Amino acid sequence: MRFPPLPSPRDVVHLYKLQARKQLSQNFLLDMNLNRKIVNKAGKLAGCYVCEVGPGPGGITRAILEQGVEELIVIEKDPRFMPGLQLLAEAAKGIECGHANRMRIFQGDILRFNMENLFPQELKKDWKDDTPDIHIIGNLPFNVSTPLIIRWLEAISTQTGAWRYGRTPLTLTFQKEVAERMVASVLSKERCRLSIMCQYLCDVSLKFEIPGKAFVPPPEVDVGVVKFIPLKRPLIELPFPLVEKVVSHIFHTKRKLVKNCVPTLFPPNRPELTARMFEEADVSPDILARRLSVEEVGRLCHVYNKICQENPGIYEYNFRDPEYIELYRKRRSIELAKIEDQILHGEENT
Ligand SMILES: C[S@@+](CC[C@H](N)C(=O)[O-])C[C@H]1O[C@@H](n2cnc3c(N)ncnc32)[C@H](O)[C@@H]1O
Repeated sequence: MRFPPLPSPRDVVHLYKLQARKQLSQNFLLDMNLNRKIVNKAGKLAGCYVCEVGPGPGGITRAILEQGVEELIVIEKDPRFMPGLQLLAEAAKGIECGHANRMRIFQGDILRFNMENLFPQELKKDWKDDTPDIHIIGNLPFNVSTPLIIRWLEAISTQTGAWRYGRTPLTLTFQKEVAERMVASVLSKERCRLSIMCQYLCDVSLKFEIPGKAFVPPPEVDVGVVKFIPLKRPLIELPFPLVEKVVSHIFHTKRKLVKNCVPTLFPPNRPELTARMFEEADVSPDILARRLSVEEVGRLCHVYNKICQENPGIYEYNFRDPEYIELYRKRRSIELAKIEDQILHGEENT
């Protein structure tokens, strides 16, 4: 396919005198070979709808357009990039496609952006089908990309937002250490809460690394490009907040044995519930959390869910909040009083 000349990110930076803002953690990738490499890792984009987050001066944007996408939607917070993105959008109009405009630009914060109705309804696929012709790509600042992926994982678990259309894949950059934690296996010392949260919902792979010095200005760390493909069936079929709660307790201290982390899920006067967790889940209490497989964590979550359903107030119990501890004690004493009453009442009837 032939394309009209698209402005390069270097042209855009020079034309609009765009200085990266350190306070916004802006690090530009001006090397088109690297931008194309990121975009290639997303897979085949020709004829697809792509959403790019944080396009900045438009290096990745240009590489996406070069793929002959059906439509590119960009969401950028910093208004200084709008003229450069308009320039790219104008140039992209020359590329044949079904729209008057191949590129739609939104100025806004991705953390507040609703992707629920961003794409045509016809693209919708069943969750169990192949991935839809939609991709999310982005090189965001690290302080945005990590909280954002947690939100998006929750949206994947509820099949909302961009995942209302099916198993929309994502290709995103992260600080290298964070990327390594996301893909860390049972044997890795990098394995943590984030590894489980990513891996129970997605097939997650670290595609390649980019040295910090490739960016302008260079960050102090290297970068990892990570691809997420939502799984047809999550490895833990329970509500995201419940899984997150159990996982955050289990990985509370990475160097502790699980038997020392699980008890904080329960009030101190209920040690039998901790014992039940290990017994019913068939998990050894004497291993490090990072040695647990996603399946073992899943079994612990299922037992916790059962315990919560049988014991009102347990799910709300928060070992750090004295108010909950008091609330739990009150509920428990009411429950015990009821049981006592039933026993007495029952005895009177016999
Ligand atoms: C690390 S720079 C990368 C820019 C460009 N993608 C590149 O690779 O050269 C991150 C970009 O994300 C934008 N950004 C930061 N926070 C954002 C947010 N909350 N929503 C949307 N864009 C954001 C920044 O203004 C900046 O353009």
